[in-house]
Amino acid sequence: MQLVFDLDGTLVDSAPDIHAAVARMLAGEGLPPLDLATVTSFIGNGLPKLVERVIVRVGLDMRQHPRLTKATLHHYSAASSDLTRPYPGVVAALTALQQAGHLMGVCTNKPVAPARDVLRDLGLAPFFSAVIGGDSLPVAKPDPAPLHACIAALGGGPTLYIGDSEVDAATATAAGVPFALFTEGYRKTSVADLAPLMQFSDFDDLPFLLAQTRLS
Ligand SMILES: O=C(O)COP(=O)(O)O
Ligand SMILES: [Mg+2]
Repeated sequence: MQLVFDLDGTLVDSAPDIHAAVARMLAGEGLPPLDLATVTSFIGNGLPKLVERVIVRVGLDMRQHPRLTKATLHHYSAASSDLTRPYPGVVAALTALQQAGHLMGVCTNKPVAPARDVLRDLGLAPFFSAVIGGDSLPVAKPDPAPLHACIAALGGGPTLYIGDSEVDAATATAAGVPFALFTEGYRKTSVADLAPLMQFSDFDDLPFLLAQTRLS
């Protein structure tokens, strides 16, 4: 069974660096920062959508969206792993899963360049043979195409998608791929409403959970 992971809110707690990048962009416009919880609630549909949500929240002009997106990406790319950390147990779980023979990939809505930077800086890159970002294809999650591309890049076959948010659950449904929910990420919807095939709150439990899982 192949495993595809979401990144933000699943493998890594990246909200503090995203929050900092947004704060730097807003400072450039002469505006104060938003709080961390607000910026965290804007994560999930990629950077352009996050900046759109910031513009609406602070009352900037939407016509500035391309420039403000570029500025935010610039700030984020310069410091994408200063405050970002893997969730507890992630490295041990990925090590065990790799040793158990699972091919693994990442399918994130984060732009692919900073996604690769974060994976490299946190020592996670060697676990993954495929990385698809929010700008790898003309469409982003919840469109199923990025997940399908990641699965194909791994070689195809039975795959479990593991993510933290409603965007991930919708992507899995659209792609016809079974979904496991990490419950400690940036989700805004109840677990019951997302109806995952399985759920876990601690990466220490994931290898055992997956050892018991057979996908048809
Ligand atoms: O960049 C985002 O908005 C979300 O990223 P994710 O798909 O890794 O959760
Ligand atoms: Mg996520």
